[in-house]
Amino acid sequence: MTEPQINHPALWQSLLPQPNAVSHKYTRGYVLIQGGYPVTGAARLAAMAAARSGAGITAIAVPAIAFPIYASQLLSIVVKPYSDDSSLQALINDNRVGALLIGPGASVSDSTRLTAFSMLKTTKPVVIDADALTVFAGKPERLRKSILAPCVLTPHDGEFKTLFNLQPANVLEQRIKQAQLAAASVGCIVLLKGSQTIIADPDGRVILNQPAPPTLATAGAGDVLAGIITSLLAQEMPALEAAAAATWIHAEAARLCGVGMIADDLPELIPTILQGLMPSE
Ligand SMILES: NC(=O)C1=CN([C@@H]2O[C@H](COP(=O)(O)OP(=O)(O)OC[C@H]3O[C@@H](n4cnc5c(N)ncnc54)[C@H](O)[C@@H]3O)[C@@H](O)[C@H]2O)[C@@H](O)CC1
Ligand SMILES: Nc1ncnc2c1ncn2[C@@H]1O[C@H](COP(=O)(O)OP(=O)(O)O)[C@@H](O)[C@H]1O
Repeated sequence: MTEPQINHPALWQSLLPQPNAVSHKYTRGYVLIQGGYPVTGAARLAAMAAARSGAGITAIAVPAIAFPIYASQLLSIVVKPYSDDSSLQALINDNRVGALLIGPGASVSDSTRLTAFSMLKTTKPVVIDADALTVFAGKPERLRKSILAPCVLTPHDGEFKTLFNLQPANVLEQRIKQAQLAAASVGCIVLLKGSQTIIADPDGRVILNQPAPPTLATAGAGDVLAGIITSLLAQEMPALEAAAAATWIHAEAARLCGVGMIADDLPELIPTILQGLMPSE
């Protein structure tokens, strides 16, 4: 097993996307998020984080019944209602979409599993979070067979245990090994969340984030992280570097906010963190 690298901008800063004079919204990366119902806040947090992380277009595909809820609170985010499976498929298969996210508020259901499969089938980068991990409980091999392109799984301890049938250890060295084994077994990046988030690549490389502010232990913080990763993937960052950069940016935004932070605060702080990571003029 490879020794972990400590997460630091030196690992990925040169790969951060930057717009230029010929950029337009479609060239800056198109993120598509599947938005759930009745749990609608999670996908909206992810979408705001994706947009603030630089994607040119962030869209949420939502069941038609949930359209007014999403659309009434989002302006820059494009809300796309779907009425049946085929209209959802059309949104997922839009060839302008650069990266996809499923899981936040998606519900633990057959339809979430099928939508995850449809997203993976596109061979575009996919982030699988929350309920879209839980729907593969104890059967990560079902995911492995369908992963054809860069993919990032973002479990917290509860989701890791459910998906891999393995309780994450408290001892850091053991946790790192577990994340590496999980990544190798499923064939994609496993980002095991916690105070020290571990980002394991199936090729054995592993990046360890130094302890993040404990104020991140708040509902929705993981949704924001998933949105940042998806945005960087849509902007064509390689998956390991996108996951590491997103984890760094997320923790720095929390540090900047300080006490009393709620997940809603995080997307608004991403631009300040990104600005500090851009090359000086
Ligand atoms: N604003 C919103 O609408 C939010 C919606 N959310 C959605 O709510 C649904 C349920 O999400 P949950 O994360 O509560 O998942 P679950 O309720 O599926 O699982 C959480 C279970 O895992 C256990 N667990 C073990 N270690 C844990 C850890 N480190 N962090 C969290 N739980 C741990 C908990 O005890 C709990 O039993 C998902 O769809 C999620 O996306 C959440 O993301 C929070 C914010
Ligand atoms: N005690 C902690 N210290 C630092 N970071 C934490 C702590 N607890 C959770 N986090 C971070 O906060 C986020 C929580 O994500 P998650 O559990 O998925 O929340 P949610 O499902 O509510 O969005 C993750 O990025 C995780 O690494």
